[in-house]
Amino acid sequence: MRRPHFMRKLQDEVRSIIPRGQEIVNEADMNNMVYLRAVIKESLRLYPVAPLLAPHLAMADCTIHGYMVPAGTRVVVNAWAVGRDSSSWEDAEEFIPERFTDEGNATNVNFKGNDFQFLPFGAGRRICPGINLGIANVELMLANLMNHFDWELPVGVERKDIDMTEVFGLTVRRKEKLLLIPKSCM
Ligand code: HEM
Repeated sequence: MRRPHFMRKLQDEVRSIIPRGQEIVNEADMNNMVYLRAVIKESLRLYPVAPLLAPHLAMADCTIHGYMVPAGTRVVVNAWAVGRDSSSWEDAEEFIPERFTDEGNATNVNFKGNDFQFLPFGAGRRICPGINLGIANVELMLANLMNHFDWELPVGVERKDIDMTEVFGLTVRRKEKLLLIPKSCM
């Protein structure tokens, strides 16, 4: 809602793939939704659901970038900060889904745990086992919302008024609920 051109681009993609009149977007329709995937990745980069992942425990002594981590140390990984690190991400604080498409320089960066600059599901043996289920649900939900509706702000609310403040905890959530008006376009 703060960047309508991204939403328009996303809606154009979804609506170009889904035949007019098809009520529900389903999994088989998702294959070519390249931009939708990029939007979800960019959202998870800036707003990872579990900003500090889950606490881990070092099982053996190890040295990371010159820092000695003794066995038994509780390790907390700040995935939120990792996703906003300007040494890994150009214009790190900006929402730019194109960075994950062919146009961008993070085209091949994925959340499967091999790209340590992007860890919304963690990495290693404790990586989230629900990645595929979680992503499939987000993709389907977003694709359906984009296909069925045009979205507007309530009367009197402007784009600049949208409060993106987050409340941190085990999971992160919006401080203020996002209230939007759906206009059916089916
Ligand atoms: C978009 C949706 C989801 C996100 C962003 C997410 C994120 C995460 C993260 C960050 C972790 C911690 C990984 C680590 O510490 O390295 C985790 C762990 C876990 N997730 Fe998810 N998750 C999602 C969906 C799901 C779903 C759908 C399930 C189950 C059906 C699930 C089950 C689990 C379990 C069991 C763990 C603990 C794994 C372990 O400690 O060995 N997650 N998830």
